[in-house]
Amino acid sequence: MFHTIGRITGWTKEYNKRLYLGYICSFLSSWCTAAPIMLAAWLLEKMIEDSKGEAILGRAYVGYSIAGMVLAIFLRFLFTYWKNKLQESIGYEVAAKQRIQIGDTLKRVSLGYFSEKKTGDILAAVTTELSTLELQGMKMIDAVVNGYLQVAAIICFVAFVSFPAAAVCMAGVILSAFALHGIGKQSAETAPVIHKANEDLSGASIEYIRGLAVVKSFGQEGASINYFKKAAKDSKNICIKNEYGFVPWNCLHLFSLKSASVALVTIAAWEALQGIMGGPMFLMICFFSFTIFGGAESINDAAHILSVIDEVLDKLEDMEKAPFLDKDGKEINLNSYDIVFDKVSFGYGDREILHDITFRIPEKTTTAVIGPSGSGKSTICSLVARFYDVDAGAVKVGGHDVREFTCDSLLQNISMVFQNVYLFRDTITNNIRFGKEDASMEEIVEAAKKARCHDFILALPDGYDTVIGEGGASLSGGEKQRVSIARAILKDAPVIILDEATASIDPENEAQIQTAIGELTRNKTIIIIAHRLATIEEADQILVLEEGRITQQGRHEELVGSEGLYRKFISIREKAEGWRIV
Ligand SMILES: Nc1ncnc2c1ncn2[C@@H]1O[C@H](COP(=O)(O)OP(=O)(O)OP(=O)(O)O)[C@@H](O)[C@H]1O
Repeated sequence: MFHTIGRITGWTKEYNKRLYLGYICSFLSSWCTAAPIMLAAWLLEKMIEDSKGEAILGRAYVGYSIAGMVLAIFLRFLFTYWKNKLQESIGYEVAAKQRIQIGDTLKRVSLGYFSEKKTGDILAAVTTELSTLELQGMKMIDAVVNGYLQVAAIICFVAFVSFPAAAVCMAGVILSAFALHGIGKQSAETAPVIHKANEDLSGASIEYIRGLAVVKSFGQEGASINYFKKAAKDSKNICIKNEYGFVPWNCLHLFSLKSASVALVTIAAWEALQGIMGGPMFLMICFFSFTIFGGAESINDAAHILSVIDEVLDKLEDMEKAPFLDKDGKEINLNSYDIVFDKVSFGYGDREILHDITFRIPEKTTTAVIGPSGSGKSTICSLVARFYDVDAGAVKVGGHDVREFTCDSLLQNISMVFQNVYLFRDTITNNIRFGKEDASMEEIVEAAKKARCHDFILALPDGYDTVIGEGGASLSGGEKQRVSIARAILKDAPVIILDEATASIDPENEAQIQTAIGELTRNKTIIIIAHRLATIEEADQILVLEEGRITQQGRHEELVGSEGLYRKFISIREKAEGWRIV
């Protein structure tokens, strides 16, 4: 438990001054809670002595005592207010920072990381796990540290009056600490299981929601929801089983504290009967017996939750340690933008996809990559943008190995336009501005006009301020693609990677997209996964990819005359597009 508190304070390092000042306020607040009872007992004692004629109780004494009580009550609220003000927001501040840091980390890792770590795991880390830390972390530290400080403050008061009574309180606290140790140990064993169940539930939820359209179209609601229901059920069962395991430890914890309260009153009563302790002090101890362990009683929850947080911290630290692709990268300003693949081999995991590939794309030329599905076309594009690192050979842009750059410095030279466009749940303006953070409204409209999306944007309810659904759900496929082209036009990167649409887009939309692409690609170095005959025929160079190898390379006129996949491919495309070889 204290180990986890140490880890959390390690995370909140820059806020620890506030944390420790908060503890001091908490301790002082506990003293101020006990002081009025102590003063009342002292006053009562003096009044009894006065009534017996053993001492004279002056009015000033009464006045000072009552003033002291009022002051203590006032100070108690003041210290509690300061404590809350100092400590309450720390969890939120640390979690917010951490989320941003994880976001930065994810931007710099290889895309392979996301295959190993399910999206559900990452989502759980950024949402539920950081929320546990943000909402519970500080509260639990508060419960433990302030709970014990409160007990310590009152034990100090009790020790003034009776040492044996204070000793029995200490014994109760020590015995309860054994129970807390048991709770912590059990939590440490069960936390990973619960954690896994939560991750599975997050993963199942994401898959269920993402796959809803497919599920509905195949009428398979039953099968899909079963996986989600099973994950929800498993999570519930594990949590209930886990809670039952804590019952004996919780009981032992409460039993030791309640027994200590009873023992405290018993010892005080015995001392009062023996004449060692006066009646008022006995009354004071009776009052203390109700409140003394109040703060410590809730520590059992803290012991449990802190173990869960320990596991959360493991996960977050693990995520922070994700290897950066560009940890040795430099900011490089390029003078030329040719692309070279030099004996590149690459595979996802152990399965090699590209085998010893070599080609060069001269600056400001267009290279069309064609080949059967699964031959590795998209993989080539991913390697140019360094979404993954090659296993052998080198990919170079402007004469520099892509491994020499920081990710940001490399990607500022590259724009990518995919078939499956992702737009953010934000205004159209901000989605286009994503290409250039400081773009003015005029520049955005200019880019939208070039990308042939200005007219449809103006027809939307709020024009450029229309907020589009997550992933661009409220726009058609063609509209989404044109917005993504506007974004790329605005970025004005010298290297363009394009995945030409294969999906059946209506001729008008296709014509608009082609015009938009024409605007985007003027005077750029272009690598295009091509499907349209016109694109392929106009390309300066065509790479024919078969099973991860380049089997043909050249211009259309050179390739179409020789036997090979290219000829077959062209003839199929011609049939599909209703054209004939000339
Ligand atoms: N992230 C990934 N993890 C593992 N294997 C992958 C991954 N991405 C692609 N592959 C595999 O690598 C091979 C090449 O994929 P790639 O997407 O590059 O082919 P492609 O030629 O672009 O195909 P298509 O024309 O169908 O888009 C395929 O067999 C695919 O299953």
